[in-house]
Amino acid sequence: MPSPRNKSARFVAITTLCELQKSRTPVNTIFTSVLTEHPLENNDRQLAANLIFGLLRNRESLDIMLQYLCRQPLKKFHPFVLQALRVGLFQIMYLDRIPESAAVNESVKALQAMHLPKRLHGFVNGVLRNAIRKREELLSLTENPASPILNHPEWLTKSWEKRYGRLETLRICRQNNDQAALSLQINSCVTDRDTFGKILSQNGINSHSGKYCYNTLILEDFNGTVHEIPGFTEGHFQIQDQGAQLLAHLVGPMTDKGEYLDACAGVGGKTSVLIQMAKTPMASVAAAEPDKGRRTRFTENMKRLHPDLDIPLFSGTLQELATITSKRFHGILLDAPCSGTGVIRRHPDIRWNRRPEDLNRYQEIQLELLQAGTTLLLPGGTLVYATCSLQEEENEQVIERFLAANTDFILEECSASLPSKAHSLCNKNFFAPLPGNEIDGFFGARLKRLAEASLKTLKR
Ligand SMILES: C[S@@+](CC[C@H](N)C(=O)[O-])C[C@H]1O[C@@H](n2cnc3c(N)ncnc32)[C@H](O)[C@@H]1O
Repeated sequence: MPSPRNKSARFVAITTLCELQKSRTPVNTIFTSVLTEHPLENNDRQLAANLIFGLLRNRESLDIMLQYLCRQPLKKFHPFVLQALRVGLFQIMYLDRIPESAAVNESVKALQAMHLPKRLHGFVNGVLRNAIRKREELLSLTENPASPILNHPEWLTKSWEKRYGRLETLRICRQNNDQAALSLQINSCVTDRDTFGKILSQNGINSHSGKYCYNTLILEDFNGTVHEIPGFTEGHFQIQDQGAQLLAHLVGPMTDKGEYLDACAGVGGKTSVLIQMAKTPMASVAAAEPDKGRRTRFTENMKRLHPDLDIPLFSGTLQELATITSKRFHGILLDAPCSGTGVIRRHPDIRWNRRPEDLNRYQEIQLELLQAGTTLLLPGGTLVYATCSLQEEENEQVIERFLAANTDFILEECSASLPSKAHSLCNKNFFAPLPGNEIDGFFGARLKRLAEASLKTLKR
């Protein structure tokens, strides 16, 4: 029996998935805490991550197959047994490089390590061996084009069907079930895309330029960790989707000597893009973030990407900042907390973690943040509202309610702030890319506060 200190990749994957089933904590947070208790070597950690993420992308298909193999409803299974079956079946059905016998044996061993009764070991062994025998039959269950298995909850696909139509919804789901390529945002304060592309190529890493942003290189077939990419420690790049970069672009063009705020800065991904944009007109950038863990990562990232700058970071909420300072900004990026339904491809747990009732709760928070943003904005300034959600409740409805309550603001079109390659991602006045091959799903709106003079004319 494995010692308590020496658990397998499968055990860690099953334990992580069991914890995820109990709470709505992001899977990465749970995985990190399980790894603290049961550390794994690099290869095993990578395998555990592949099992967890791959399984979350295919959960509905796996459950249909499991239900075909077992008479008892899956809901009645012991949680560890259900996850051990899913992990075993995922390897049998979708991972070519793992021998089928290893997939079965490792699930059974995980049950042993958990000290579950022997009859359950026999049950899992039997179901998975049956799956090997019936592999083709099982595949046909989910490959029937008449009833596509989307591997997303119904409330979400229904909301997308209403908004984008059936075909587009199928495309988004297929996109979300594929693994995304790594997208590097090249730090223009340190290097440029072509020079950095050559360095990658000299190190045997293939890359191609991003379709929508100039400063992007896409690594389609890179399987290592980010630390293995040359130039990481020296701040030559950060990992960032092109849509996320373009949201920061919406704040521009920047005013000469203007002052800008990244109001929900997180770990500083968009703060760095704002700093890169601010280089030429010598504008300045500040940030606010209430979460301590994120602030620590913000500071690490800024040290790596902009070691010569001291970026002011407010440790608190935007509402708190709005009450304690008299400072006013030319532009504010408000990348609001949201459901994240546009970035499911990179965070496959989101689809199972969210509930329809979350959307209205987020809407209230988003409006409250926008209102705090107005306090901090100069007349004539621009407040950029951004989410990584595809839901109307968090996007158009928020803007509609905001404009109704704030008559000194108008909606400006987004395309003028974006590179021409990205104009096709705008819909009416909004920046609204749907998840695609090279981009995640986002929403952005430019809210301009009228200057005092324009306000007076309006009132007359
Ligand atoms: C979508 S994330 C931002 C990601 C970030 N802009 C980036 O590019 O890495 C939203 C962030 O808003 C922060 N947040 C939540 N409530 C807030 C509040 N009341 N004021 C300011 N930030 C808040 C969260 O901690 C989180 O980091």
